Amino acid sequence: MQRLAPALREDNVSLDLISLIKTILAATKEISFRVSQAHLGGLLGSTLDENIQGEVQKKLDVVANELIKDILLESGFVKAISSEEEDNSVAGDEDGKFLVSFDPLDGSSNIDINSLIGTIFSIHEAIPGMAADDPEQFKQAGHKQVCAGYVLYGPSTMLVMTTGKGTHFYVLDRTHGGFLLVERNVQVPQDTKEFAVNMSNQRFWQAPMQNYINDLLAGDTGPRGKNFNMRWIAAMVGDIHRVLQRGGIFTYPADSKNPEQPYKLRLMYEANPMSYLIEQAGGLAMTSKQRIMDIEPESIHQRVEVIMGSKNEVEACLAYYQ
Ligand SMILES: O=P(O)(O)OC[C@H]1O[C@](O)(COP(=O)(O)O)[C@@H](O)[C@@H]1O
Ligand SMILES: [Mg+2]
Ligand SMILES: [Mg+2]
Repeated sequence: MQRLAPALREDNVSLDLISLIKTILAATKEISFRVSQAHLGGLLGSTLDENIQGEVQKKLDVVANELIKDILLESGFVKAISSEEEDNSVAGDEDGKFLVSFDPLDGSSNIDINSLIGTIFSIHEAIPGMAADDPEQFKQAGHKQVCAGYVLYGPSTMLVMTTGKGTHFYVLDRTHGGFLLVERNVQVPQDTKEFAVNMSNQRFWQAPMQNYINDLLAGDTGPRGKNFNMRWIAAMVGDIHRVLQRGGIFTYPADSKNPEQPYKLRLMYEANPMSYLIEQAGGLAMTSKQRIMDIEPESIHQRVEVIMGSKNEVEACLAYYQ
C-alpha cells in the first residue's frame, strides 16, 4: 500500500501543500490517541465555556482545537486559521501560503458515548496583499479550495481527502505511524435506497422537504416505488463517510425551530469541505437553491442548508423545491 506523500506527488500536489497536509495530520494522530484514551485521561464531559455559536464546548473540542491551532500557527505554512471553536480568525505567518478552516471535532454529542467523531479541514490559498489578521481573506467560495478532508476516529482512524484529483481513502497504520492509501478515486453510487436526516425535526421543515421524506417513507407503495432505509450517526463525518462508501442522501434542511437560525451546519468547515469530497467522488452537494461550493461566504461561522450525496437522489429531492 502506498504511503501518503508519494500518493500526493502522483496527483501533482505541490511540496508546500504536502507539508501543510502532513502538519494537519500530525495533529490528528495526536487527537486520535487522546480520543482513544479520553475516558482514562479525564477528557470526557463538558467545559464551563460556550463557543461563539452558543454551544457548550466539550473538553475534547477544546483539546483538539488547541492541538491543530498550535501546530498550524507554528508551521510557517499558514497565513491564518479559522475554527468552529475560535470566535474570530487567528493570524499566522504573513508569508504563509495557505488559509485553513477546521472543525476540530465534529459530532461532539458522540464524544461521551464512545461513538463516531472526526476532524474536518478545508484549505484555501492565501490572497497576496491581504494581511494575516484580515478576516476578509476567508471570504472565498468552496470551489476555490485546494484541499479538503476529514479524519474519522472510528474503529480505524481514516483520512478521506481530495486535492482536486478524486477523493481517496487512507487508513492510519499504527505500526509505522503514517497514513496508507487504501482506495483511490472513490465513487458515490448515483442511485440509493438510503437517507440520513434528523427525523425529530420533521415538523419544522419546509413543505418540499416534508413531501420528499414522506414519499421516501411511503416505500414501494408510494410514488418512488421502492423501500428506503434510514441512518443517522449524529456526526456529519460518520454520515458522509457512509455515503462515500455505499451511497445515500444526507441532508440537514432548513427548519423553523429557531427562526433566527434556520440552518445547522457551518459552510466553511463542514459543508464546503464535505461538498468538495462528495463532488470529487461523483456526487452532488447542494442547498435547495444552489451548489454549496458556489456560495460566496459572508462570515466564517455562516450556516447553510445541506443536501448532498448520490447524484440522482439529490436531484430527485431538489425537484420537490421547483
Ligand atoms: O443534533 P443533531 O440534529 O443530530 O445534529 C447532528 C449534526 O450536528 C453536528 O454534530 C455538528 O457538528 P459539531 O459537533 O462539530 O458541532 C454534525 O456533525 C451532525 O450532522
Ligand atoms: Mg461539526
Ligand atoms: Mg465541532
